[in-house]
Amino acid sequence: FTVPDKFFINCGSDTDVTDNNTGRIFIGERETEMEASSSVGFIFPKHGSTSEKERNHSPTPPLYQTARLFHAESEYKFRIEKHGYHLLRLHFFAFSSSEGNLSSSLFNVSVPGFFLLNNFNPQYNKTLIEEFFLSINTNNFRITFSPIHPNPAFLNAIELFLLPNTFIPKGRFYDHNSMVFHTSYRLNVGGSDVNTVNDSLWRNWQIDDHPSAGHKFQNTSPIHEGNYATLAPNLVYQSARVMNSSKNHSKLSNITWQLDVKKNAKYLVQLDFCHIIGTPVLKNSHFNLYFDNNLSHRITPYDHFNQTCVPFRLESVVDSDDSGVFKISIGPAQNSPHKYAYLNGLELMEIVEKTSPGPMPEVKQNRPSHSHSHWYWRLLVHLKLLAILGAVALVSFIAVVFFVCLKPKKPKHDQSVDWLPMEKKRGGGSSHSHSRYGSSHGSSSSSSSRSHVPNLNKIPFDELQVATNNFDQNWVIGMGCFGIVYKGLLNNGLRVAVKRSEPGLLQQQDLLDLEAEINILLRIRHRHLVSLIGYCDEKSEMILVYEYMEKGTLRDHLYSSKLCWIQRLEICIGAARGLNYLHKGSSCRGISNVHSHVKCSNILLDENNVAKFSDFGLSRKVGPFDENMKCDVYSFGVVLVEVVCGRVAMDANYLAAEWGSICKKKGRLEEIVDPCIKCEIDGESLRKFGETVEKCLRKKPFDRPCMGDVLWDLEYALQLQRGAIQSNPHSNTIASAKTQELAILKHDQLNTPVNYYSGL
Ligand SMILES: Nc1ncnc2c1ncn2[C@@H]1O[C@H](COP(=O)(O)OP(=O)(O)OP(=O)(O)O)[C@@H](O)[C@H]1O
Repeated sequence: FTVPDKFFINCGSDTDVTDNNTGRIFIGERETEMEASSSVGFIFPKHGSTSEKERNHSPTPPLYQTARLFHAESEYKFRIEKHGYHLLRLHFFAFSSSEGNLSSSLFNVSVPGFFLLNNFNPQYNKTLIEEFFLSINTNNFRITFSPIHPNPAFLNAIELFLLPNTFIPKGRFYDHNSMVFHTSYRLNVGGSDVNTVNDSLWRNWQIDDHPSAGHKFQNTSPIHEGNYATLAPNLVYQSARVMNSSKNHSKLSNITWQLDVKKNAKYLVQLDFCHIIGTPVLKNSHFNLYFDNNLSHRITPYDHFNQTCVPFRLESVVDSDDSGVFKISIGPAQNSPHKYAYLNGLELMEIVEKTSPGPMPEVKQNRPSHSHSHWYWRLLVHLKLLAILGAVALVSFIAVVFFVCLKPKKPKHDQSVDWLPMEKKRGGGSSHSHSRYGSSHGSSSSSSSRSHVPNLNKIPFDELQVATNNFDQNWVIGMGCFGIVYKGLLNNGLRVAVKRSEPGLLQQQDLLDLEAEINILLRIRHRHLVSLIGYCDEKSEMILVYEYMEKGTLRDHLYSSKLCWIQRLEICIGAARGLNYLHKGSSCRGISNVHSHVKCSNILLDENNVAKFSDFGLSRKVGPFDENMKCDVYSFGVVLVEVVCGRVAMDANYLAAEWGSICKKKGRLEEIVDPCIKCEIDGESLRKFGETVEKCLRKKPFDRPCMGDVLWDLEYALQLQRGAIQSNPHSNTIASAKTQELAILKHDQLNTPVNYYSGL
């Protein structure tokens, strides 16, 4: 076959068949073009046994009127011009003729390294298209058909073609080269069937007919591409299933899709979202995603794109249990200001892992089929299963021993509480004074016992009203789960950020998060952690007052202003210091803290670009060896990737991570560096930085460094950059650093409300 990287084959026939829907031509198998190894097959029915006219009038599509039969283990061989990620589709239609009935066939299909179909037995008169996504890194690609005695294997058509790079799954937990993805479900959620005509990769998207709740939603507005290629057809993004709306929030129920799956198998879940539901994309509005009833992800559309009709995708690897059913649900998040949930597309792929160790069963050309190949196959499968079970047992044993020996005792919630929940304090019960709220940057008592908790300054509501120009909408600087954040200027001239919760918005969980945040901030003060200055709980209000971070979040800067490499390094170092202090700073008392929400929107910059961590709502005390610290390190690695690329990853939890590790491994780090700093960045400094990223993103938490080491590495990367500037003072580096500084100033001026200091 000569067409490079694109094969459409009409098996068992020497005539070409045109697919009337898509216009593709499935080329007939001409014996002269067949590789010797595949010529053992037989055409069924035999040539000339059916006239062209008869074929055209048959209700069976021409592609399925012929099949190639394999009485012995046989191969199709393809000459691949371009290595890469391919899509393979095998078409089966079991028909009967005077020569036999194909539905009695039982066979296996494999490609080098992978068993694709095992004991496969297509049903009579039913079209079965088995689809596989796989990497081909060889010039000779083979597909092997192994019939199981006594009936022949068969095949009606093959599609094999190279996929665009955007289709390579980007998950951090798997390597697409060592696995094949076998499509189980592809649903156009809330829409109608989308067939091969409307899909650039000739995929079929089926309707999701049996979800537990929700209603269909259509919107024909144009779909924007965002900053990556669209992965599903627009028709998929233009329909969704959305949560039924109800004024009574407690009545909102999750939407659940229940899918039949193989027991105890691994699956790749790919979910497509596109905000078409008629409301704007609001910052911090989010909803929940559950796998098998367990909360798996918080979906925050704003974090992907802040405008409507821009699709984004989430990928995750899951394990099915022994129920044979896998449930995917979406539902409202308790602490989201707006209650909603939607889904546009759902794909579930079974992960076929590489058979290891050693080569595939040897394929012998023209060998008559007998039970030997079947026996060999089964033996291999059993050996593989035994190996996997052994490994799982060993790992579980080690994990149990590890946990029993090393896991620090988690303090019971009420034992660790050194600050009363806000609710209990309401009604003027607080005895705190507000006289010294400007001085809270100083050190505080380090005791964790309740009696030694330093007083938190209570600020009168009236003063906060004045400070924020009566909670002026123009003074709003952000919105989070807790509520709206305003700029403010206190009586004593201190600039502050005022977080005001919407009355009635806070749920019990929010109060617990709040308590955790205050707990941490009262015990720990550090130059690189945003300080809590005071609070107000008058008139059923719940307001927290923080030191004001003039330049907003690091996230905003990655998008809209351009920091030079030295500034980026200094910011990373500052943030690393804050996190290191959190992890280790109070460990002299045997207590560490994890942040648990490390991301670039939780790193704030003050007027001098000093970076400080904020948002301690999910933080908690842990033992000095707690593994969760290494989760913080991983998330910090994601932040580092975002900083060097100059953009926020679509899904910080895997995309940036994957880029970072892949690019570093292949020495292609330069390619993903933000173009704005490419010319100024010193190669050695970048290499050190890349090395640090790679360490932070290591799969096993144990292999990741502690924050102290990360800090050291970043400081070294900064030294290397500074050294490069000193040795070449007239390089681009300095010029561009100055330009970048100007850019930041300009950005801040634009962001400052005109009347901010005027009347105060
Ligand atoms: N101390 C501060 N100084 C300046 N701006 C701030 C400060 N704290 C918060 N902000 C701004 O307000 C926004 C919302 O902050 P907040 O901490 O309430 O929520 P978040 O951390 O962004 O989201 P979530 O609460 O969902 O984690 C931030 O993105 C930031 O732009």
